[in-house]
Amino acid sequence: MTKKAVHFGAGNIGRGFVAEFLHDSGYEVVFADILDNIIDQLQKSPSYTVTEIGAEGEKKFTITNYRAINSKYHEADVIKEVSTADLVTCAVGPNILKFIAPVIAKGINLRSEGLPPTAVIACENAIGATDVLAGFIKDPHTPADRRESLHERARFGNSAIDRIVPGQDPNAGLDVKIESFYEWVVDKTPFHGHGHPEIKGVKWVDDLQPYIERKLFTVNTGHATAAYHGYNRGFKTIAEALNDPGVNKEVQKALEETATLIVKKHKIDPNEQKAYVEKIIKRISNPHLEDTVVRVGRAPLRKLSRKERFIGPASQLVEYGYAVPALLDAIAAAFKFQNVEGDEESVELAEILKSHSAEAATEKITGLEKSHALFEPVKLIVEKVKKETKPSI
Ligand SMILES: NC(=O)C1=CN([C@@H]2O[C@H](COP(=O)(O)OP(=O)(O)OC[C@H]3O[C@@H](n4cnc5c(N)ncnc54)[C@H](O)[C@@H]3O)[C@@H](O)[C@H]2O)C=CC1
Ligand SMILES: O=P(O)(O)OC[C@H]1O[C@](O)(CO)[C@@H](O)[C@@H]1O
Repeated sequence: MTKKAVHFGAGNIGRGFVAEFLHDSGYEVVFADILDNIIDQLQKSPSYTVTEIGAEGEKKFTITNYRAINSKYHEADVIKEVSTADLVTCAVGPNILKFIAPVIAKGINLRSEGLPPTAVIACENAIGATDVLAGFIKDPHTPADRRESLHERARFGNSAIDRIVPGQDPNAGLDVKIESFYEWVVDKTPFHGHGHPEIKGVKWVDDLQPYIERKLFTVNTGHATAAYHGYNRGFKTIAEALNDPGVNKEVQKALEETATLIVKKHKIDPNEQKAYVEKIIKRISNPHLEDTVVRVGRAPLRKLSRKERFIGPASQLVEYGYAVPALLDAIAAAFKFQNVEGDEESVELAEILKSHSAEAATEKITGLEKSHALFEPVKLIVEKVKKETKPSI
């Protein structure tokens, strides 16, 4: 019997990465999204093409065997699909998890007793994204008397997902261009007893923490460092920014700092981490991806938050007693990513910096405790950025 996956978020990662893997593993994919345009196209077209771009050239894959539901208008249909799904995935952005949780919760709650638990895997760039989603699903969206037995109806696995899917050509329709490299690692421990879902290409592990931290604090720290320094120096694409010796050096230095943490905390061989860093810099420099600094820098408030790619590693390094000058430079550059067209968080960032003292803004944006050794250096950065970006009268 065909297996069914319900996937929330038919965007770049959803159509380009998750659906490709699920299709290849024999799943029928039911997309749920709120964008009329994407859903209409998915409903009208029986296939689309994913083009993988690698050093060896391009490879094309045809994706079929999907359906699509507009979750804005047809919530009940999505709930019904979730209730019989073998797998529920999402790639909507970490801030959207709370909005899709009620629908997933209702679907899980409707699940027939004879069915094995559905597997829920959030594919977002965030530590513990599936836990966050599970938290919203459980409380308040599962009836109190059904919470204890939730694991009989659903199992929740955290994941680390790595693949660059840049902004797409607006005339490309459903087709997606992505890099050929991929890494999708999922915690297999929640699936004990029933077995994890079979998804070709996924690496199942007993301890996800080293994978997600290594990924977020290398790929995403490096990428975002290039984006923010590149943006402040007037570059349009990441490849252009990394071609600039100044930006390139900032990225190398920031990744040397995070490598210290990864090696020390997760006991990873320093040479292995060095090779990983080199590979990442090569990947993000790929000019064929035409990835923009604005896409990679998007959502600066999320990226400057407590557990994320800058404050996360910098705070831990400072706790170990290390200095983090390059990460602080990257943090300063991120604070200057203000009022960028199409990016709501960059507007909110500017407003917070305007309406709050440096101390209050540091606390609100980074979530750092005032007693933390990183708080003061970040506050000084915020003070400086506030002065530099103060509107002249
Ligand atoms: N693009 C990339 O290279 C990578 C992205 N990621 C992560 O994947 C996630 C998605 O990123 P992208 O695909 O690039 O973003 P995207 O913006 O292309 O796709 C997000 C999709 O979610 C949909 N969405 C928003 N609210 C929704 C709701 N309430 N219900 C259903 N769908 C909703 C949007 O309409 C959009 O189609 C993010 O967490 C990102 O950090 C992870 C690795 C790589
Ligand atoms: O929304 P975010 O966190 O910027 O997600 C996209 C990021 O993930 C990556 O694909 C890395 O896997 C980078 O392209 C990009 O920096």
